[in-house]
Amino acid sequence: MTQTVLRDCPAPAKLNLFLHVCGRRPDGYHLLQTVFQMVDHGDVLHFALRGDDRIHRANDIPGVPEEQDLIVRALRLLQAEFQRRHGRLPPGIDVTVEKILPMGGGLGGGSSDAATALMAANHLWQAGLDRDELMALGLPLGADIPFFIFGQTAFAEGVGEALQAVDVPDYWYVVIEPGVSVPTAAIFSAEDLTRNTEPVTIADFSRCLVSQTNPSEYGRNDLQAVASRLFPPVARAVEWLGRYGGARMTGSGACVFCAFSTESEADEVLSKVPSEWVAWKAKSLPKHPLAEVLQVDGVID
Ligand SMILES: C[C@](O)(CO)[C@H](O)COP(=O)(O)OP(=O)(O)OC[C@H]1O[C@@H](n2ccc(N)nc2=O)[C@H](O)[C@@H]1O
Ligand SMILES: Nc1ncnc2c1ncn2[C@@H]1O[C@H](COP(=O)(O)OP(=O)(O)OP(=O)(O)O)[C@@H](O)[C@H]1O
Repeated sequence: MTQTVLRDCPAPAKLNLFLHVCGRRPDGYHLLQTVFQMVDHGDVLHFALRGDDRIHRANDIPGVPEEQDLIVRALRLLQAEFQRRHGRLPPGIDVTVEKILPMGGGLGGGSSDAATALMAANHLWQAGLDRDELMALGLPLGADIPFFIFGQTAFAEGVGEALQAVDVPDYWYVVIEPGVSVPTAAIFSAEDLTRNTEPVTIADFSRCLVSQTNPSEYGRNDLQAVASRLFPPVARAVEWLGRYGGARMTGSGACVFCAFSTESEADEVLSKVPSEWVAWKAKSLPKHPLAEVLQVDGVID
């Protein structure tokens, strides 16, 4: 029988282990190099097919009107693509979102939600898009969406869409939410942003992991200086967490993380985090956890 409901679909956070800005395209978008790492902390989405063709978010998310939600916009794009391919609209979907990830946190929450929605609907509707097609559909909505659909730890170039799988050992990450929401566009448009970091290779990164113990100590996040200047709580969190290891910001901020080899080391640091900040620990995820829910080898069947 055709499946009509998919519950408990994870939309994990990502960390940018390093993030280099290497140039700017004529359209203003920046050329990046980064390593994306998923961790086992994130939002949870539930999907149910409807009797009509409406895409509807069933719960309120403060600050994100339904019509602007990347989940709703992504599902509408896939619905239109389904119609183009199959000559009819697939059924609508009610989506319920348990929002855990902070917005403007650099954890890719909106992109991860949209990626999970695209993979879940592709499965529920039997729409038949392959991984590359789904990644291309998501890219215009958010630069991190292709990575989540790619579904494994990745070295990324371009605006984040040119992806290669990379092995990173398992780590425990302590993540601090400094309590500010950083608008990505404001960081990229800052005059003092450095945009000329020399390109590295995936081999440079992998070699460094072998000789260094902490993956948050390779390279740097070129967006961190600007975010720290505009949002002082980011600088304070980097300074505090940096007492325990290589601490840096993820994405365009605001969250700050540090890698630890064992859970007990992460627990010890977590217990000392000043109470003004929300903080948590999470384990690295080498693969997207939605595969288990869909019971397929990858996140796309
Ligand atoms: C910085 C990262 O977090 C790294 O993972 C992401 O690339 C940001 O991805 P995102 O939040 O999905 O950002 P988008 O919604 O795609 O872009 C927001 C704005 O940031 C700027 N932007 C974003 C990505 C990029 N490579 N260059 C840019 O200049 C653009 O002005 C864009 O309008
Ligand atoms: N489902 C969604 N969840 C979160 N934000 C959403 C969603 N849909 C749209 N948005 C919009 O996207 C903006 C960025 O939110 P998001 O959580 O993706 O930030 P982020 O973690 O900083 O992302 P990134 O790391 O990609 O820069 C929000 O301020 C909100 O306006």
